[in-house]
Amino acid sequence: VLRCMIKQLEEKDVDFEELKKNLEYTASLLEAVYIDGTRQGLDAEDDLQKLHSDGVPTEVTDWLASTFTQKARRPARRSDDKPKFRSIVHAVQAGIFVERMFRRAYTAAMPNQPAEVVNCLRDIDTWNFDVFSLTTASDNHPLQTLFFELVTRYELNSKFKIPISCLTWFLEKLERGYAKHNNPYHSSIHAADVTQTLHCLLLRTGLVHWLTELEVLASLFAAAIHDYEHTGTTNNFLIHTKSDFAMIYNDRSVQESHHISATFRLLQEDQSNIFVNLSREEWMELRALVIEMVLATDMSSHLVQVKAMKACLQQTDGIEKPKALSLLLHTADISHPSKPWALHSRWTKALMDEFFRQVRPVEELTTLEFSYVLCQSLVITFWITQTSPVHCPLQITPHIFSWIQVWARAGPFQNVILPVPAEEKQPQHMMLPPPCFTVGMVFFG
Ligand SMILES: Nc1ncnc2c1ncn2[C@@H]1O[C@@H]2COP(=O)(O)O[C@H]2[C@H]1O
Ligand SMILES: [Zn+2]
Repeated sequence: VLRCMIKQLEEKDVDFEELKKNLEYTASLLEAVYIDGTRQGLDAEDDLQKLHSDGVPTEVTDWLASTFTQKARRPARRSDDKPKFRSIVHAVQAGIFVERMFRRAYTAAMPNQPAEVVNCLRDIDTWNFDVFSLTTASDNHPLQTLFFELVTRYELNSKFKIPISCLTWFLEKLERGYAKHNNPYHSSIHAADVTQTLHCLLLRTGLVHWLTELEVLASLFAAAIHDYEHTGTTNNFLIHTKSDFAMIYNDRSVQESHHISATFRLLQEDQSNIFVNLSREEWMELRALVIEMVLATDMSSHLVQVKAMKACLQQTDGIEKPKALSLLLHTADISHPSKPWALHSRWTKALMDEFFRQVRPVEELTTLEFSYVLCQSLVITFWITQTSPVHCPLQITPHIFSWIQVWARAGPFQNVILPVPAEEKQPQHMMLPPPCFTVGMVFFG
């Protein structure tokens, strides 16, 4: 464009309006290229940057960065790869064209939502959003419906050229993964709830304006997959029962590691790879963010996260985005106690139900497990009859049952407990084991 303008000036064949328009267009394009270049320069500002000035070859610093830091390796652009001006113009024009095409494809293929679903989705930006109503309205597909809605609302589908067929297939598989263990709590409803809550937090706090589109995509995606294929048991259960998952992930954030790993394996399949059109750099950035965010949903990192964020808020330095987003997802994950009572009590019942399912009924115990529980119950019974101020006839009362539960949990068979009598569904408060428990343990193992 510039060359053409010079030629026009040389030939004194100038249309003033056209010249002005062309100059404005060229200036805005150059500004965009300059900003992009500056951003890349700023990103690279770390300790390793110093090595560049010391004459260390780029390949070496790249290798050092990818091996000894958390930074993903960014393929270096060789000087002869520099894009030509015309190719930038073409790229921008082609980008706009393709984006429009994707938007049209989605509009054409958008399923006609039933009126009930449309009605539920009206509250999508609110804290009181009723995910259970959406589940009923969407014929048990809350996650598919909600994620699709958010991706199109944020226009992430056209921005990242997510093929609609891949998105539909991926969401179908995602929901099936959540249904794998038939969990009362860790279901696709929970995933939809956390995704909507995260969206609400991003929107209401204005955080969304602080983030890039890629970070918004990564955050919503992390929320949607954060409990994928959850087994309905705790990490401790998986560790103490020496499960396959515990062996694979070496007892570290076992469930969370599986949710991430299984999701990325799902994305490896061509028909469900919704990130097929992301550049390598975008994909690496998204993956790193998703991994960090989902790993931080492990409850064992709760205190560390809160402490780190408190310390961070007292400093004047900026907050690291991945840390802030991780805390945001963790907040959304445990947000139901702050929701309306009807929603919170439903979640609590579902969670209690899931916790109780983790235990096995007495008829399924192995002989060893049964003898262990029996020995413990004898010790407990002995202790209660000896210490009770009122003479207690030797019978198994609900109270003793709850003690048996608590004690069996404390032993090596942590999750093996006897069934609870009907009148006492919940365990009593934990109390410190009496001295004779220790004696009993010595005698009976
Ligand atoms: N109200 C609650 N009280 C106690 N634990 C909870 C409550 N809500 C959620 N959780 C637990 O917190 C965990 C957060 O991660 P998960 O969603 O994997 O599983 C969740 C539950 O095990
Ligand atoms: Zn969760």
